[in-house]
Amino acid sequence: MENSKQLRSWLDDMELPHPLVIAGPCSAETEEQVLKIAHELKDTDVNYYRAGIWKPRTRPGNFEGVGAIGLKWLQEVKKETGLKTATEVANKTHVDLALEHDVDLLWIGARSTVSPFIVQEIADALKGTDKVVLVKNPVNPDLSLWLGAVERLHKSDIKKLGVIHRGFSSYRKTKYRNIPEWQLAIELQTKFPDLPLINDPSHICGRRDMIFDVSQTALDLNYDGLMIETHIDPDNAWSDAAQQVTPKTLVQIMEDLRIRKVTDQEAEYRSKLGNLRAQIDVIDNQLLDILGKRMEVSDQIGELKKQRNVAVLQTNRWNAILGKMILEGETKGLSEEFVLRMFKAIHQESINHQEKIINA
Ligand SMILES: O=C(O)C(=O)C[C@]1(C(=O)O)C=C[C@@H](O)C=C1
Repeated sequence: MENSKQLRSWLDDMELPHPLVIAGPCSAETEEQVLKIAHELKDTDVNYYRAGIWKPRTRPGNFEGVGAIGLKWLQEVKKETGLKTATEVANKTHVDLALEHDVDLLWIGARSTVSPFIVQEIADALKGTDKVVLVKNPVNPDLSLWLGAVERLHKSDIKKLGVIHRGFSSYRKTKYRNIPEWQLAIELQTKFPDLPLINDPSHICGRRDMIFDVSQTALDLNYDGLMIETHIDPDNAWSDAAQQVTPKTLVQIMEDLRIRKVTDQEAEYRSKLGNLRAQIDVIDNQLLDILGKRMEVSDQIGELKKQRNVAVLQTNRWNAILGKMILEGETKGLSEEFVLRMFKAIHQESINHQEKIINA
């Protein structure tokens, strides 16, 4: 699959004055709940009304969705409010039922994206559809797997494609339910700048008080839209209660978010930016020079170790460097996370250099 302007034509054709908004409850619970939320979202920025019909839950015994009956409620939503509808599909039966009930946008969930078998089954069932199909990132931070799923759909002649970034599972406890790993979405944009990219702050955050900030970060990073779980009574929702917001809060979020332009042609902005970028170019070259020099010194240490038959990895020395650099970094406004990532990469390169020398 190649990047092409056509990838985003379904979105461009909508000519939206704001990012695409997909909102609605995590799960369809009752017909009354589904319709009530839809009516509250009717005259807002919301473009697609979402509701989970089949809910893949981490453990059995939780509410697993109302099933096909919920699709009739979505049809009613469309009839009463004019909102387009959206739901998750996880197998051929879901696809057939969703198409039968004229759901406008289907997405593949994170737990399905990890399985090429499931993705292929869904791609086959959707072959040639003119519905919008979005692929959530796989639960693990694997860009190839994510793009592989998009490619399977593309090969099935599905034209209206896009991706949803919902964050990644981690054993590590963080403030996020699913850590964003923004750099992965940036890499995806670099490879496919025209593939519509939607952020799902609800699943990244897992709690409603962080949704605004994550949404703003997404817009700062050029995302094309947001999918935000919305419920009339979030605390009593049958699934994902902590991360849903009320329709009123959603409207406020959309009002407060600052939508960024891709660029600006104004002369003074362009000239100042040009100057600063020239400085960055010089500094980037200096960084590479310095790193090259560091590796030359590391090569000399490698020679020494080879002569004395000493191991490449020296944990005491390495830990001392890390501790020192984290403190030093702090004084220069560099986060611990960044210093760690950067020095781990430098250390690995240094080890690779010495490995080559010691085993030559
Ligand atoms: O100090 C050493 O022994 C080195 O080989 C240098 C270096 C480094 O790049 O800083 C590389 C490998 C060791 O694990 C520790 C540090």
